Amino acid sequence: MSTQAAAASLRFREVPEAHLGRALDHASLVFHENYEDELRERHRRTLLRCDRLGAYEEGRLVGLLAAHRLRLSVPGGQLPCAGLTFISVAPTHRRRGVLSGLLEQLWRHCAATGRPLAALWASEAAIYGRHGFGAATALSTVEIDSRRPLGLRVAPDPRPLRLVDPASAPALLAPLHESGRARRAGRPARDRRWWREQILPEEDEDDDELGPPRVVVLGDDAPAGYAVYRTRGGDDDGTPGLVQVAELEADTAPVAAALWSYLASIDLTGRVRAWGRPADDPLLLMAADRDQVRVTGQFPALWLRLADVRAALTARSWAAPADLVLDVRDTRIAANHGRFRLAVAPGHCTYEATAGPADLTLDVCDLAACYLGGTLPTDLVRAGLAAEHTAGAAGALDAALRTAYLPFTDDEF
Ligand SMILES: CC(=O)SCCNC(=O)CCNC(=O)[C@H](O)C(C)(C)COP(=O)(O)OP(=O)(O)OC[C@H]1O[C@@H](n2cnc3c(N)ncnc32)[C@H](O)[C@@H]1OP(=O)(O)O
Repeated sequence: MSTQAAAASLRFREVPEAHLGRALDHASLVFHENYEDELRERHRRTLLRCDRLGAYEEGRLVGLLAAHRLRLSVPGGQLPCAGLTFISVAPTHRRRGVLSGLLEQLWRHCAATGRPLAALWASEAAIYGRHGFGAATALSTVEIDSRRPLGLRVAPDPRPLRLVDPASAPALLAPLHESGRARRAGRPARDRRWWREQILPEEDEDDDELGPPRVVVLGDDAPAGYAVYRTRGGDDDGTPGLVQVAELEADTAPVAAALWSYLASIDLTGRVRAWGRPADDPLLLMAADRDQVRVTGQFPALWLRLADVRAALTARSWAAPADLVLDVRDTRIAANHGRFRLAVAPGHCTYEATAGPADLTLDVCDLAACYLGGTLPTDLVRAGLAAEHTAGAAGALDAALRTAYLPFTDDEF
């Protein structure tokens, strides 16, 4: 069947609550997973809370896309963001434009509901660039060899640490998490349900050998830092036990030093593994021995789409003034495509269509990669991905976009 014929037989519309069972059967087929009992119920609740778009052929669901209603931290604030998940096309209907059709609907939905951003975690990095998504945050996996005491160049905060009941963690940790969101762009706001289901579920979704979530805090009613982690005992063959860190937030370097020292000193374990840390995690600088604290992996985390470039750019804060004409290429959302004058002055930003000559040409996916401060336009020029028509234009945009901390996302959805 030709793409056109396939597209003509498809209907894109909201997936009603009555079709949630079908949606789960469909997703379980596409993701090769057996959704049973508790997991099925958890996914059902997730889908229920999301906006849902379906592709139907003769009444049968052949494509699905769900969107959490997120508030994503951006430099200087936060913006409504469609947090995409459950993107899935039936194996009988792949490569016929189903995903493209779903995303076309989504862009209309974002415009109608005032969501200038969409974001996702990609199953495969090759899928989303053509749809205007850019890798906007990157994570480093950090491992500590904890068979010997952790050597740090910073004295740990001496205040006592305590383990708290994960049920009390959302209320206790929320203020610290919020200040972390304000510091680093790319982080969704959490409500108590998100803490419970996404951050602190009883079982780890990827590794059933890991124990339940543990929460350690430093400080009393208003903690200065916390870590969420799970452990696994060692094997008979001598493989040491593991401390798997899900999240660590600290107000100061000594507080971070105290938390890392604690995690590295838990008896019957010999390795600490933090799967997703910011690329500029201060731990890497404070380690006395970089053979003991190693970056073992780096990967893109959040893929971001500027569904409404103007709304996104004018809502963020800027680090330096700029006056540039950007020639933005967007083959999917016509309103974003063309030449626009970006004028940034202290406390004020405008972005308006212009007929004037462009200073810089770039694709909307690369603008998205730069938006949170994680990629520099000069690096795009060096990579041959952006064209600088006026000398210094990319550098001026670098300076304006720059953020004090690199963006970061550790909420997987
Ligand atoms: C946020 C998340 O949920 S991530 C999870 C994504 N889902 C999965 O990985 C589940 C398994 N895969 C699928 O369900 C489907 O193959 C999808 C959703 C990845 C793609 O859906 P399709 O309907 O086949 O995509 P569609 O036909 O619209 O293709 C659009 C374009 O993307 C390309 N494309 C699609 N999938 C891939 C891929 N895996 N790798 C590279 N390119 C891809 C197509 O070739 C096409 O390119 P073109 O516009 O130049 O012709």
